[in-house]
Amino acid sequence: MRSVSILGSTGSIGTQAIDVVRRHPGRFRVESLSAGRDVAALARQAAELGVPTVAVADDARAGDLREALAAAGAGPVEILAGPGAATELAGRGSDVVLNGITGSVGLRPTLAALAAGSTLALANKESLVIGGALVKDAVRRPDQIVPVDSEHSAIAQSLRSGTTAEVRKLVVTASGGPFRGRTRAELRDVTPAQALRHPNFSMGRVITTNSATLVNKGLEVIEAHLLFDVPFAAIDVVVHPQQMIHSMVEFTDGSTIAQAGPPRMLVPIALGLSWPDRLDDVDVAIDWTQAATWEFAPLDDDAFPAVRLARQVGEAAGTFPAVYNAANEVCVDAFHDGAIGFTDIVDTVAAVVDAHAAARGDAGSIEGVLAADAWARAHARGLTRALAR
Ligand SMILES: NC(=O)C1=CN([C@@H]2O[C@H](COP(=O)(O)OP(=O)(O)OC[C@H]3O[C@@H](n4cnc5c(N)ncnc54)[C@H](OP(=O)(O)O)[C@@H]3O)[C@@H](O)[C@H]2O)C=CC1
Ligand SMILES: CC(=O)[C@@H](O)[C@H](O)COP(=O)(O)O
Ligand SMILES: [Mn+2]
Repeated sequence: MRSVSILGSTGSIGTQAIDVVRRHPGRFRVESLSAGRDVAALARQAAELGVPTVAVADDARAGDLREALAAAGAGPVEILAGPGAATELAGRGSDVVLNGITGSVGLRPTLAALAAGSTLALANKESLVIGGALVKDAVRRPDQIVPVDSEHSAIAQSLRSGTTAEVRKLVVTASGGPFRGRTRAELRDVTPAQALRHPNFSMGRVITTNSATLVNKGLEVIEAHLLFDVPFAAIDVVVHPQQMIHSMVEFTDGSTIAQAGPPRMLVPIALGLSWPDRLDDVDVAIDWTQAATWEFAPLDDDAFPAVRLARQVGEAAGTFPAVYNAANEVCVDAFHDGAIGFTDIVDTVAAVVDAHAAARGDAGSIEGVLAADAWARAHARGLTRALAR
């Protein structure tokens, strides 16, 4: 039985991970759960699964969490609270740490899980993207990071078909988001509510918005480069609105291996928890008896420049990916607050990245990466405030 720590247990990834655990009794023992603020949901999960330790990032909610645990009928539970609580749990050496936290705040837990020797089931792509070499240098053994992001899980599964030397390129699929097919002019006035209507997946607010701007795909191209050591020039993005193919690997003989399944996260999450083994009956398979049409199209980089910009920051490496991500996190909030428009998101990220060329930063330490993250946030806030006037 594997011991598991689930960080971000109340979110989209976290709740689905708990579904997987629930449906495979005897396979996993959940040692700890962590959330940002939602203590009611966290307490219900802890009571149901008999989890001995829980953590909440907002330390003002520790008292509410204690009451919620009692109300949910939980037994004795250790409570950790504060911004460092998830990192503390991640470093306790569970067999598997699932990082399902959103945003760059996931970096310290990612590094703590790797340092403790745990397998890191990684949904929090931001931590790998911003940490870059720092995260890769913390990896102690092959397969210590198991990607949960659906595209990267698909690539990891497809890579089982050949050797590293036989890989010619990775093909990352993209839904195109809710605004696929629109011109840049047609994107200017789209609303936050429209941006949150992802065509296939129910996900948290940040990643759903990132899917609409294609920043998610930009982060995923950098994530693929870091996970699989493939140069950016050999990572293609193709728009595939049905998202039945989750990504592909093209091999040197001209063969392409694709991983397919309905657009849901249960299989990538289950593989993250059980890698390299598959669990039984995790999801329903595609019904090949039904007629279906799957489309593929090139990405429109003029309407959606986020992937092109991500390739630039990925090639530049250092603290540039951290700046791209942090500026984007600020802009996503500003967009949802009504302060900036949709196309201002990526335009502002590009302006912050440009400004960073003069500042640069130290990507060799966590302090350096987080300083670049803080610098980018401050710079982006200045720009979004100016746009709001
Ligand atoms: N959802 C999906 O299908 C996919 C998600 N991902 C990635 O997985 C990650 C999570 O996404 P998703 O589940 O959609 O996001 P959600 O917004 O649904 O969930 C985020 C989780 O993180 C918790 N959290 C927020 N802030 C903190 C903090 N400071 N410290 C600790 N925990 C915190 C939240 O707690 P609370 O509920 O209390 O706020 C919640 O449990 C992201 O990196 C995303 O890009 C990747 C592929 C697919
Ligand atoms: C499910 C998942 O992995 C998300 O990252 C999803 O792929 C978003 O899809 P798009 O960013 O292509 O819209
Ligand atoms: Mn993805």
